[in-house]
Amino acid sequence: MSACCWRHWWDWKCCACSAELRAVASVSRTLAVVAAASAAGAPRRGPEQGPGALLGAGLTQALQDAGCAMAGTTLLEAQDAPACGTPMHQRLQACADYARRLAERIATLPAAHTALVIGGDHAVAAGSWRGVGVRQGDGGAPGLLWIDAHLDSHTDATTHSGNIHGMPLAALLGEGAAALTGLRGPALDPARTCVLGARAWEGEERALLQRLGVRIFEMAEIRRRGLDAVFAEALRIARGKGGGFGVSLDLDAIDPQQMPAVLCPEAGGIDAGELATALRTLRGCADLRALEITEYVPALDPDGGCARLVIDLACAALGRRSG
Ligand SMILES: NC(=[NH2+])NCCC[C@H](N)C(=O)O
Repeated sequence: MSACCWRHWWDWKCCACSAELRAVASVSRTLAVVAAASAAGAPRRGPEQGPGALLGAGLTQALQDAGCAMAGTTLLEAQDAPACGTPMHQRLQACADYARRLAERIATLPAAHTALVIGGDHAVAAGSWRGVGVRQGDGGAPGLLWIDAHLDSHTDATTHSGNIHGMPLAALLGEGAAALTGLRGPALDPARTCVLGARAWEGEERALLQRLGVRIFEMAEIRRRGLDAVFAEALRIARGKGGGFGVSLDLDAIDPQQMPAVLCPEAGGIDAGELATALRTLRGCADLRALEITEYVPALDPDGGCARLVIDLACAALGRRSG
C-alpha cells in the first residue's frame, strides 16, 4: 500500500487505494478483554502494570468508538510472582501456573467472541494460545502470527538469560520444560506458525525454529520486500486452510524510536504506521480468534504517547470504523 495510505490509514476516503480498503468488509466483533497482568517471565517488574495503564488510557472506549461490542474485561493478576533473582525453575513454575490460569480463562470465553489479551510480559502467551486451542475444540491449534523483535524460542536447556519470556513460542510448539509444554490444549502446528520482525536472537532458538520448519520473516526481508507483502504472506501461513488463527504482538517489534516503553528494545524495528496499515487487514478476517499485545511498560511512557499508539494499533486490527 502507498505511503499515502499510512498517513491516512484512518481515513476511508483519502486516496486512490481507499477503494481497496473499502473492498474488505470489516467483521463485526464482540471483544472479550483479558488483562494478563503478569511480569513473572520478565527480568524486571513493569509489564504487569501494562493492562491497567492501557485500560486507564481509554482502550475499551476507543475500541467501542471504532465499532467493537465489548463483552467485558477480566483482570488476571499474578499471585505471589517470585522475585526476579529467584532460581529459574521457580520462575518457570510461576509462569506455568499463571499460563494455566490464563488458558483456562480464555478457554471458557464464548466461541463467537474475539479475545483481546493484554500483557504482561510475553511469557503469558504460553497460556493464551493453549486456551484459544481448547476453545476451538475439534478445530485444533490456531495458526499463529508472532510479531516480535525476538524469537522467544529458547527452552530451559538453551536459554542464556534464564528469563522465561524468552521461551513461550518454543513452549507453544511443544518444546522445553514440561511445566510449560504440558498445559491443556493443542501445541501449535509449525507449518501454520510464523515470526515477523525478528532481529535479535541466540543461535539455539533460531536452530529450533528452523528444525521445526517455522517461517521467520526477519527485518532484513521486511525492508527488502515491504511490510505489506511480507504481512500478507505471513497471514496466508497463519490462516492456512481455515480453522482459526491469532496474532501475538510483542511491542518491541516496533522501532524503539516510536515505541520506547518496552522491556527489551532493539534498534531497527517495524515502522508503527506501516504496522497499523498491515494490522488493518485483520479487520476482514472472520477467522481471527484472538489478538495479544504484550510487554508495554507504562513507567517508560511518562507522556502516554506509547499507550495511545498501542490503542491505535488495537483499533486498527479490530475496529470497523475510524475511532
Ligand atoms: N519477550 C521478550 N522480550 N523476549 C526477549 C528475549 C531475549 C533473549 N533472547 C532471552 O532469551 O533472554
